[in-house]
Amino acid sequence: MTTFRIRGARILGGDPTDLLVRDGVVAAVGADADAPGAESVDADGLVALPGLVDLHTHLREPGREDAETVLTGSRAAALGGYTAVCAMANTDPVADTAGVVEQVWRLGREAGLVDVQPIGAVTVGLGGERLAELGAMADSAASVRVFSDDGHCVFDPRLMRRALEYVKAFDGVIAQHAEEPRLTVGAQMHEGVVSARLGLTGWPAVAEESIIARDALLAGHVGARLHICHVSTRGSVDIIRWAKARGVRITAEVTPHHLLLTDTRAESFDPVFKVNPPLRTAEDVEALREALVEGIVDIVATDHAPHTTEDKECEWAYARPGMLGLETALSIVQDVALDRLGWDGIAERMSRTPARIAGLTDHGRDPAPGVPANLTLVDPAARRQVDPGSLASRSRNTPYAGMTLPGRIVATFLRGEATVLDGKVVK
Ligand SMILES: NC(=O)N[C@@H](CC(=O)O)C(=O)O
Ligand SMILES: [Zn+2]
Ligand SMILES: [Zn+2]
Repeated sequence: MTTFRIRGARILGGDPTDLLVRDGVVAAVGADADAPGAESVDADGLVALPGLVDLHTHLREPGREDAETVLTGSRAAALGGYTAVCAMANTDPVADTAGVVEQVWRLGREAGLVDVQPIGAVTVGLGGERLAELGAMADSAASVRVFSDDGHCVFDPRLMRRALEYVKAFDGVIAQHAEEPRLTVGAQMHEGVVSARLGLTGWPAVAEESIIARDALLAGHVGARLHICHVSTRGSVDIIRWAKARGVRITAEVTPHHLLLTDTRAESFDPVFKVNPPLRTAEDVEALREALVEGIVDIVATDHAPHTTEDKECEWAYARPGMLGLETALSIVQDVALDRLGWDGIAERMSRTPARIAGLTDHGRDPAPGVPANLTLVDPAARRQVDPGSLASRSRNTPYAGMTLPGRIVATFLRGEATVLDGKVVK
């Protein structure tokens, strides 16, 4: 294993210091960070963060390897500064058995670029009718702790209650895609003045908010942990604030795209902007930024949703919802929230708290002697133009094409091994 001496990095934006990375851990920080034969990494001007953790990634393997594989998604993640990603269950076959989650987990180990932690489905085949083998997935080699039917809402309240009761026994968490399906039949975009003008069927905010309210009450009743995926409306923030004040064990995520983009993007009819939940209004975006700063929304998760050109470059109504996120997430968060969060606040929301929610004890730990060397080095002064053709993801559906974004990941380390150096994947 290579020993690295990282020179002059600003840990969480603090004063420049050296770090010695040896045998999988941060062996020393500061004056003792020297060892004969160590490979030197120039980190002048770079900020060192604990490796980022994504609680919501679609890797598409098994089943849609033409859109993404565990390997290509792992490359995108490492380049985005991530050392762990939670792989959503809406694959084909669905990750609803110990066999499938172990397969995804093993593929992640083989790729070796990030820890791929499978999320298990809540219901068989995401069908919303019968609970999947939650216990078997929890006991499997993948040790699943997060369960989600993401892409679909667990809309039957009785089933949702059973799922919450079941995972409470092993401190698991249900991650809900909050969408009341009866309120979003045929929906194409956010329901509001823009959808009315464009003549597209709307996805009303209340479809999200009503499920969050119901599930917050259920989670409070059961005493189990509930996580809300991709929160997108001001009203959702109000409900989560209320639930937290009542002591409900609820956490929530916001995506980078919901922190930056609004429903006016649909005016282009470019399906790259079609996503679930849909892009909302400028008022919602501001409420989400404030909620992230305040801590009502706990984390940023990418909802990285790769789709092939056939599924994306077609008429709006036929295009699949979803957009890429792993390679641009930190840049968007730096752009919209660094001034209010600082690097420590960003580390909290993109590394420590998601690691805690997912139960990933090796991740989300600040670089310090003895800590597993899962870390990333970012150049906050760099600026780069997003070129879909040069992304590591197998898909091209980034909503940021042509935009100039701040910040660049220079290096990422997974358990002391470099996965990214000089902004390039090492293997
Ligand atoms: N976000 C999306 O628009 N799509 C996701 C599913 C989901 O996250 O709901 C996908 O799997 O493509
Ligand atoms: Zn979803
Ligand atoms: Zn998703």
